[in-house]
Amino acid sequence: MTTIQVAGLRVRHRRTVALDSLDLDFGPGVHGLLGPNGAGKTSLIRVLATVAAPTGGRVEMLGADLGDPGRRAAVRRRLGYLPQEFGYYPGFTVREFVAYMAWLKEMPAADAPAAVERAVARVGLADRIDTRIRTLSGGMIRRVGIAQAIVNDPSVLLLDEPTAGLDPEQRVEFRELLRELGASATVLVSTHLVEDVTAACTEVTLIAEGRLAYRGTPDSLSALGATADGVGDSPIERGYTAALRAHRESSPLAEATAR
Ligand SMILES: Nc1ncnc2c1ncn2[C@@H]1O[C@H](COP(=O)(O)OP(=O)(O)OP(=O)(O)O)[C@@H](O)[C@H]1O
Repeated sequence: MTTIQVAGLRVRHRRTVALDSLDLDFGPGVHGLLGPNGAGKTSLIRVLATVAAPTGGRVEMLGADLGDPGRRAAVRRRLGYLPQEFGYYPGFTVREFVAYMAWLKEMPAADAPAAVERAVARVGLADRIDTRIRTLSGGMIRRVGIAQAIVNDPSVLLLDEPTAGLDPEQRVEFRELLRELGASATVLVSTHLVEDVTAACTEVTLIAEGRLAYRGTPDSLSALGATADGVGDSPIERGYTAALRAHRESSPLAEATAR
């Protein structure tokens, strides 16, 4: 089942091409989005989250064309999004903030209080639910961000570097939560931590210079590291560097042939 279909997607920021004719599709499961700094991961997630319009191409999500403003509102109700730089009101308590996000997502008022408590418990912050966000640690604030993203039980969940700032124990718990969420939802997680991918993802998408560099399972990426000349401390790190190297070697050639 395909829940997100991206065709010929282009994103340009002034003169920088962030995404260059990207074709991708995603179904239920946990998809790790990897790539070097500036590869275009955030640009892709922002378009999928409907907060940025693409320069070209088409995205269909949950059966709706995102280019159609009339259909976007319905998609947003079924979407969860944690931006890389997540904005919050420091004076709000965790409960108030997550409830406010539930309201923005137009959740039925009768369902919201229980949904807020459930989301906050799922990220391990039940004992802090009435604490003001400004007094929480960075890792806890990140978890509040995850709670607001899942409060509406989204069908599509987009997480931009959700494990940044989490301590190792929290990361392990978070991966468990990702696996649970991925059983029914389509979850996209951008990360620089390849261990996140090995532990929690069913599929890996590697983007480099705005183009697709590799697609496969974490096991197939690791296997690539064993056979190719990747460098790194773990099989998947070696797979990652090998796939990037292969992409960089093949891309200029492919362009030359296309001309
Ligand atoms: N608002 C902007 N204005 C100009 N250029 C931008 C803007 N946002 C992104 N870019 C450029 O677009 C390219 C892709 O950036 P993007 O943030 O999507 O990459 P990323 O893969 O998320 O990187 P990182 O891993 O560093 O978060 C980069 O070259 C970046 O410099």
